[in-house]
Amino acid sequence: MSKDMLMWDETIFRNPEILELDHVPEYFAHRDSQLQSLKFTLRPAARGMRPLNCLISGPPGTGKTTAIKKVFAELQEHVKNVVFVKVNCQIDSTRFAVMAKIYENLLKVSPPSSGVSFGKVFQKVVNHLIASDKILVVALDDINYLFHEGHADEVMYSLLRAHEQYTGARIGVIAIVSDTGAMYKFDPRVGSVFLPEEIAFPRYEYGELQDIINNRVYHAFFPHVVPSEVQEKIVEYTDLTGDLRIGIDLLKRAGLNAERKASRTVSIEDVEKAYEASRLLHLCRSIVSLNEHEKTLLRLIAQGKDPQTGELYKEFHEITQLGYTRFYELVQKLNALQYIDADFSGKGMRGRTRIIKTRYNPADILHCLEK
Ligand SMILES: Nc1ncnc2c1ncn2[C@@H]1O[C@H](COP(=O)(O)OP(=O)(O)OP(=O)(O)O)[C@@H](O)[C@H]1O
Repeated sequence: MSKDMLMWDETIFRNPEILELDHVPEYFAHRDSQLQSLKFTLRPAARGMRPLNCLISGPPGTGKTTAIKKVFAELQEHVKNVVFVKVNCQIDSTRFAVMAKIYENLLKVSPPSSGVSFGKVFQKVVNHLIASDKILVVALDDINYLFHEGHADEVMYSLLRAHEQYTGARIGVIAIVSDTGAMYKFDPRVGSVFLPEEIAFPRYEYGELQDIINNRVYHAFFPHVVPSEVQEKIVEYTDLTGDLRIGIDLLKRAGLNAERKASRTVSIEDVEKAYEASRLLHLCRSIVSLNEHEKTLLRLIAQGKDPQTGELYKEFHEITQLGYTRFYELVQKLNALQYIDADFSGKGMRGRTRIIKTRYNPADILHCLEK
């Protein structure tokens, strides 16, 4: 056996967990000003005051979630009168689910899953805060997923106006928006009480990506496993999308590809093969969060047999038995989430023929739907 080959019990990964996407990196560079601003908005809470609200925005994979995790962990060590709760709105994507998550964090039990309203759960949350003399800071991560059907507005409105209804309630809200090109707006009723400090997370520059990826390679792999030209290729691919998550996923997959061949080093081909899967990471991750009816509709559109609205509805109805109004709402949602192109600029689509198409390569959408 050549000395370039890995033995069956050997690995090129020094520290594989460093390449998991939920790993919170020790080295979190190029985000100092954002971390400082975030701490500044939360500082009043340490003194018993309601914190400033905050709106964090930036493209996918630019460190927004990581910044929240870091700051929450650091502050929780020092301030005992504040409860920090981060809700992943991609998973908890209705107003009830969000409030249930907050309830769970505060009361350490889940609320009953049926027969209780959003309002009741919210009331218990606030009563608990007042009785225990605690301040609540809620980060609504990926709030994009709550914008449909008014969930975001209702959650925000309840949290932000709690003190008007319940004397002594102190709640601060951090809304985190992933800019994917779609425009989201809060209802003016929310806007007038939110008044956030805005913190932008811009795309990383090329040199910053080089630095971050270099550090990950150093910690995740043994020395000399990733040659510099291979590392550069990974930075190039990451820069193409601007999403660091894709870069980290590429490192992991490329490493696994090398190990599969029992190779001691990662090659350019390993990276190229990995990119096929990594480039769809974001699309697949967001498609997973759609419900079954939304997936059914997206599948029909991607299959593209009948791009005409009328025909599409017939097919959709046959499978789901849902009526036209619901169908129309779902088309609007898929359009707002930028999966499809549907032009609603006319006088309404009832009775009019419109063509609906996917914005992505239909094969990529179908691939993610199969997962
Ligand atoms: N400055 C950085 N240094 C090291 N790692 C980073 C940095 N920024 C982001 N990462 C890593 O990139 C990945 C994506 O980061 P994160 O989840 O924080 O992005 P995000 O902006 O919240 O994305 P999304 O909008 O899609 O939710 C994570 O694995 C994180 O560890």
